[in-house]
Amino acid sequence: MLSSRILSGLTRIRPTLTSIRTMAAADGYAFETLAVSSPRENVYHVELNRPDKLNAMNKTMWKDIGQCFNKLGEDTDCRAIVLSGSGRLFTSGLDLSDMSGIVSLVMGDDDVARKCRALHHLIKEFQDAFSSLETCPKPVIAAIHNACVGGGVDLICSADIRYCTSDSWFQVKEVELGLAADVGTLQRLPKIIGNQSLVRELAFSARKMFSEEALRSGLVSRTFSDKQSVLNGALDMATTIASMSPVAVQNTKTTLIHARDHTVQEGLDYVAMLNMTMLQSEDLRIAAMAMMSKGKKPTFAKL
Ligand SMILES: CCC/C=C/C=C/C(=O)SCCNC(=O)CCNC(=O)[C@H](O)C(C)(C)COP(=O)(O)OP(=O)(O)OC[C@H]1O[C@@H](n2cnc3c(N)ncnc32)[C@H](O)[C@@H]1OP(=O)(O)O
Repeated sequence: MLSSRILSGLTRIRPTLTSIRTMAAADGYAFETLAVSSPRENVYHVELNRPDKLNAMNKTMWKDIGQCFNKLGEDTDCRAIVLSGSGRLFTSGLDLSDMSGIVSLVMGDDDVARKCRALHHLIKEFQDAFSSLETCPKPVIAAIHNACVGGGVDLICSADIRYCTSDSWFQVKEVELGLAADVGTLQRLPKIIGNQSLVRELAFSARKMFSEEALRSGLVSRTFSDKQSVLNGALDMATTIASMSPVAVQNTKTTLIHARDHTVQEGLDYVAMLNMTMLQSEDLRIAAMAMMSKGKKPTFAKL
């Protein structure tokens, strides 16, 4: 409860007026392999959009994902993002028909050091593309339906929240292709589900994990009956998030990611440094005023 002295101080500060623009179409988001729209205020929807190829991830899609999430991170109209797949399943993973670049690098007759340099560059590029969901300060909700294979698991592990349909299944399929997964699953999945035994079982055997187990293990936090319901559920959550202070939400995301990768004390030090600045934000006053005036929807400036 805020004391009356603090409250009267807050009320003396002039409220900021914010103009809110509802996006009908997401300008500047034209991608060959992604469909981007803004179905709700401050909420963007990114759809993997190669339904004829079961949303298999070709080189263009990797590049598009990186560019799209970097742009969303900078877009002050965007406060929360829903990621889904068009067509009959979320994604079938790496496009197996688009591996000529990798194959020619491996099979080419370049010197081994030069091949390694080129492969390292390529893998880092792919890693950065998926890490863009994590470096984007806006929360990303993955709405998964049916299959989420290989690179799909890497991708959703970079999201903040995962929902799926009851017919969903997940497969860390890389070992079956003679690969160690290298774009995030082996680093992030153990931290998401917190069960090394289960992660190793999935990653060594490439067995499918179905929605019920995904829910039980904590890979997803909610399941829905069908694709439309999971999309609606994700959009509703994104709308709720988008109604909060963007300062609070975005700093919460970066603080949680920092906390995942550091000790508790380092995390506390980090958030103390962050909040000595962020507590001075106008958003704190606006949120507190709205809460005190029961039912009044707060309006926050763009961030
Ligand atoms: C540095 C690199 C880092 C990245 C690493 C990533 C690694 C990975 O992602 S490993 C996993 C790769 N993916 C797969 O192995 C999945 C292969 N596909 C399937 O298992 C099945 O297609 C699937 C279970 C997803 C769906 O089965 P369904 O019976 O419903 O459909 P299909 O008849 O099999 O497929 C329909 C057409 O789509 C083509 N297709 C499916 N997946 C891929 C793919 N990953 N890449 C390219 N094309 C794919 C399939 O060939 C069919 O085509 P067509 O015969 O022309 O109709």
